[in-house]
Amino acid sequence: MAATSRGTTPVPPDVRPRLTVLSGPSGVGKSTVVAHMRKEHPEVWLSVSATTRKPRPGEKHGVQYFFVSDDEMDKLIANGELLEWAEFAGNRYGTPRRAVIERLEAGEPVLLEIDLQGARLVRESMPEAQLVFLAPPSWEELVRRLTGRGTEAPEVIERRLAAAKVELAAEAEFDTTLVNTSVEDVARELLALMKVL
Ligand SMILES: Nc1nc2c(ncn2[C@@H]2O[C@H](COP(=O)(O)OP(=O)(O)O)[C@@H](O)[C@H]2O)c(=O)[nH]1
Ligand SMILES: Nc1ncnc2c1ncn2[C@@H]1O[C@H](COP(=O)(O)OP(=O)(O)O)[C@@H](O)[C@H]1O
Repeated sequence: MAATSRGTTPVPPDVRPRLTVLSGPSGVGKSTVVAHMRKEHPEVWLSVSATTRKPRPGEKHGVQYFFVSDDEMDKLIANGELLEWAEFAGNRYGTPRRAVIERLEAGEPVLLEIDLQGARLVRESMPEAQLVFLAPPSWEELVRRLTGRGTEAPEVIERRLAAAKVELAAEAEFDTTLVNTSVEDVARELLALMKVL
């Protein structure tokens, strides 16, 4: 059997964990849920995306994102290095292809935290992926969380809330919806969907 570039024997596709995509409006709590989940289960592999967005205080290159320039993003796209990419609220975001494929071939549970457009593209290119939608308990609570996070200027919050309306209307396209009332509960449900628990 052919070896992967990591030198391991690929796990046959029928027994690999499914690729899992987590999407949901900005501020719903995706990063919080994923961080909680990975604290207990570091074996879940989370793809680190490339973005042209500027780092928030405390964000580190290679941890939350690979922070790239517009030119670098152009090259990643032109060279086919991204599994998918999308423009969201004025910045571009994309999933590096190679690491995802390697981890899936190694049989590891792989999670992508990406926007609705990206989720649709993954569904097209990898129909076996499971799409999970993280929903807020209410619109008012979403506004409260996004505003309360305090990381965006008011006009950026407005753009993200406009995008959130579009994302919420697409919930039915997803295989599963989890409502983020309790971070612990949602993290457990996500782990179960990924067959980690
Ligand atoms: N399509 C796509 N969307 C991404 C990617 N990485 C992050 N996103 C999404 O881009 C949106 C904005 O992310 P970010 O600026 O970190 O804001 P936050 O999600 O509100 O913390 C979110 O919906 C992310 O899920 C990616 O690689 N591809
Ligand atoms: N279940 C929850 N209950 C209350 N607040 C939450 C919950 N989940 C996340 N938050 C808060 O909501 C804000 C946005 O969460 P974040 O994880 O940054 O969202 P996203 O990654 O989806 O943009 C943060 O201040 C976070 O602490």
